[in-house]
Amino acid sequence: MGEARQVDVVVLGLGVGGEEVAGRLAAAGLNVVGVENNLVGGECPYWGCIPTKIMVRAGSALAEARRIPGLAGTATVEPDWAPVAKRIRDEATDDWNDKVAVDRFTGKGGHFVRGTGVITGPGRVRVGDEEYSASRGVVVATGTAAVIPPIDGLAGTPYWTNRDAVETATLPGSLLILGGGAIGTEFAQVFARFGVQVTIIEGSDRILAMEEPESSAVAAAVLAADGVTIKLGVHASAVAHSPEGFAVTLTDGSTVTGEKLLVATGRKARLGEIGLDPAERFLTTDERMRAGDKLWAVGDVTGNGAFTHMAMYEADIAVRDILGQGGPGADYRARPRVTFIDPEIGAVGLTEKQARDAGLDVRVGHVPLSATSRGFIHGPGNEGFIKVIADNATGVLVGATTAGPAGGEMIGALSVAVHAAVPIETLRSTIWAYPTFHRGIGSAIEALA
Ligand SMILES: Cc1cc2nc3c(=O)[nH]c(=O)nc-3n(C[C@H](O)[C@H](O)[C@H](O)COP(=O)(O)OP(=O)(O)OC[C@H]3O[C@@H](n4cnc5c(N)ncnc54)[C@H](O)[C@@H]3O)c2cc1C
Ligand SMILES: NC(=O)c1ccc[n+]([C@@H]2O[C@H](COP(=O)([O-])OP(=O)(O)OC[C@H]3O[C@@H](n4cnc5c(N)ncnc54)[C@H](O)[C@@H]3O)[C@@H](O)[C@H]2O)c1
Repeated sequence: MGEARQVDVVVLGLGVGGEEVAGRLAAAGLNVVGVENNLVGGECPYWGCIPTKIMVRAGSALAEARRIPGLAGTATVEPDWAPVAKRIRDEATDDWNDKVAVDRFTGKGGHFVRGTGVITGPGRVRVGDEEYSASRGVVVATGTAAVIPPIDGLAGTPYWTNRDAVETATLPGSLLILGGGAIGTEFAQVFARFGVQVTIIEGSDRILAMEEPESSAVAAAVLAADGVTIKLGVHASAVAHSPEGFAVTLTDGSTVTGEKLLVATGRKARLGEIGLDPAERFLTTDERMRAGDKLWAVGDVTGNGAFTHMAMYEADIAVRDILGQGGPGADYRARPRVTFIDPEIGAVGLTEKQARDAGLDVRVGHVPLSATSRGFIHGPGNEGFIKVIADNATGVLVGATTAGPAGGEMIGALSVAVHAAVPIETLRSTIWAYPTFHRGIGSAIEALA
């Protein structure tokens, strides 16, 4: 190994967050090395948000067509996975090729290195035989990988993670899904709508356990209506694989079988693999995304919310800090999230329980979507609700959930309300257009009790 190459910044991992940081710093004239061992762009465009939402779009089209009887006549629906797989392969991922993204980065003046980077000291990164010394520092943006639980017999079987589920060109007849979080529920509904027999195995007592209990109830009802079997409060104790597929023994003694098994039990940062403390679950950051001496971290690796918008948000803060531009630091009060099942479940800020656990003097407003004019007009597929959580002491909302056909869009207004601490009296006097789904926000505010 020769002399370390002197650069301004090394960005480790060029997924959503890293690509943004590296590209902006390079465009600003810094000497930036971007290191990526897989595809520039990361999980979101190749195996996450974009391909899975292409799947969701297709599943929703089938569901809408199946709602025609009673609304608009008759329809014969014959699902075909081929156009979905083709859109993902040809239009979304370029057959999992990142040439466009690499060119985008080098076009901004960045220096691209394909390889696995390891941090060897403050401001120092090794990639293979090459060592880089970054005068300003290193930005860690290495994301997360799927957690594979230590279940007897699971290792070594051809189980799926989200990557296999996204890449599949054909559908199995049946699918077991371990984990009923965002990944498990989104895939479950899509595959079920294409005729796959889906069983979710969820260890806690409800699916979407991080969200409001009302969200879990809506999700469970619509998934059941789509034909998904949900096993709650049970874990897998053993997995066996044969040419026929998977047999999973559950902690209640029963066995479930499926042609494929998708593991969707959460994500973990890979800190040990990049030379950091393997005992830490995530890389802790301050409000400037600083994680240590000459060290910044952005995106999933920080554990501040594994969402693309959070990676972009944190990337912006790190870039401004590195360039000395100032501006607001990280503020996680109004963190939004959307689970893209049908109905979409949008949420921002605290759940009711989180607000109460935080010791806040809480008031809650709730309105079922079917009780709103637009919900009534919509008819089939109008499952959902709007729930707002107010803090009496400050007179502002600290959290909200919007579940419904446009749940992911409705949450936008409430994200502004929580982020900007809009007084509840101002929300109460807001004119909400009729008959929109979001007009239900006004009703939920009125219902605050
Ligand atoms: C199935 C699924 C669906 C999702 N849907 C949504 C959604 O709808 N909306 C949403 O907001 N979020 C969604 N997400 C989450 C979103 O994909 C992530 O939050 C986002 O990709 C995080 O960006 P990141 O840059 O932190 O990490 P990543 O995108 O994971 O990028 C990290 C990069 O670092 C590289 N890397 C890791 N270690 C090294 C190393 N040592 N050296 C070099 N390179 C390395 C990796 O190869 C990777 O390219 C979804 C995730 C999954 C799995
Ligand atoms: N729409 C979106 O924005 C979107 C979509 C997918 C993923 N994501 C991101 O990816 C993250 C990871 O998603 P995820 O669904 O893998 O994780 P998750 O943490 O959301 O859900 C994992 C679920 O698996 C359960 N579980 C854990 N171990 C288990 C076991 N051994 N047996 C049975 N159940 C078990 C947990 O109780 C939990 O409900 C999400 O938290 C989210 O940040 C976002």
